Amino acid sequence: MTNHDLFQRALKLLPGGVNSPVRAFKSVGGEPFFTARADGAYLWDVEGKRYIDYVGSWGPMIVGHNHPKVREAVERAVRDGLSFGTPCPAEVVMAETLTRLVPSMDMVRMVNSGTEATMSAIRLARGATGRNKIVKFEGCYHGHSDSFLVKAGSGALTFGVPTSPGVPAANADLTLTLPYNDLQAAQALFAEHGRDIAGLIIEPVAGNMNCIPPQQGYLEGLRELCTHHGALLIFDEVMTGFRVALGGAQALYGIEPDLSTFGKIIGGGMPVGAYGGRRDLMEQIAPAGPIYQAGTLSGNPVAMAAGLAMLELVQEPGFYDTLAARTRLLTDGLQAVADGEGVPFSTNRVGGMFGLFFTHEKVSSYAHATAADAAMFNRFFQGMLEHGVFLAPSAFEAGFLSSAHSDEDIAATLDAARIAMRLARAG
Ligand SMILES: Cc1ncc(COP(=O)(O)O)c(C=O)c1O
Ligand SMILES: N[C@H](C=O)CCC(=O)O
Repeated sequence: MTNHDLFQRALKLLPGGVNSPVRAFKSVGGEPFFTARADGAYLWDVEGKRYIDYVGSWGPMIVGHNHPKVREAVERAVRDGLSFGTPCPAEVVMAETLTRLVPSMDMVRMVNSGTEATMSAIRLARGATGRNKIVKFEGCYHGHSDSFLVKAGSGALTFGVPTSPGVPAANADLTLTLPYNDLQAAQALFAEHGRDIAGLIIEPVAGNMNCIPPQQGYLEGLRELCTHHGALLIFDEVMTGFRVALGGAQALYGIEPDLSTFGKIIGGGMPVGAYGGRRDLMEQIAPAGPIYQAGTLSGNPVAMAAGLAMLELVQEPGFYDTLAARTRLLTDGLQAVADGEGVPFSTNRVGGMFGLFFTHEKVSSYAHATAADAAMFNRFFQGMLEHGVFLAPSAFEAGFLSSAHSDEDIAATLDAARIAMRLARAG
């Protein structure tokens, strides 16, 4: 069984041959490989080729793939059944863990994906404020519900459909968009529409137009604006939650949002999302209150077990310091390689998350990110892949490190980068 054979079979039955657009290699060229197994920092494809993996299942695998403690927790949970349709003890432990680690969340509701979490959070914002408009940022991605597929990042940006066909105009009109890291633009928008805005949702570190950290004072400024205008500040921490720090970006930057959304890491690799926040808001969710939201498999016992095992591992002393130091080793190393090869290149990083850009500029906005040389990125991507390093197959996705990535893995990555940078430059 080869990657090519599987992709040909998949193309006949799955749109684009994949179950999520970013997995297809459409923008970088070529065909995706099919993973047979994963362990630690590595993926192996069905042909037996090994890759050092900087995608990490798009963020969740912060302790590496197939970590024994996560796997054993899942195995133990599976023995007791796969899904109950009644409350189970692990949901309560998960809620206790999340609300302890994320102090802005007094209460939490578990769901099955990041999309469900953000979609539910804005319903709550609208229901609680009695207002209809929401604000999001160009290049930020909050899952694929209608309100968010407006100037969206991730695959929507990669494939040139930031505002998707199929989103009714009436829906899109309620979504106001802003440039990321531009506080003046936000002030002007609130001055005009403030009394109609239910909530502002932001990736506190943008990760779906590649990785762009917030500028100093930016998140604080948004917090003040929302408070002043009676709009809810929603941190979408589906990617940044437990990725940039224990407790997420809100812990790192010391900002208290009204609502937060989580996913990825808190599911340990299983399909999980969560939204939570102030008690007076969360008590408006059914059946405590009138705002409806439900899920047949929500709080699934196996998913809770995986997530809890993961959350235990990231609480080990020094976990985030070590992860951040390794990420720095990688990005500094890549910068040195690029400089040595005379390739225009810059990097961003926060905790275990990083961005690579083929430009001399330090990237701090959507405009900078989209102006970087995507063709160069594509050639670099192919060179790295050829030499056994898997980066996200798009110039508009962040990269992720895990605690399983060793100094040797990073050294091997830099060796591959020496060749790939030359390919990128060659054109
Ligand atoms: C910041 C952010 N929010 C929401 C989502 C949606 O999550 P999911 O793909 O689990 O629906 C993602 C990733 O896809 C994300 O990166
Ligand atoms: N950028 C997306 C989420 O973070 C990637 C995951 C996906 O859409 O499949």
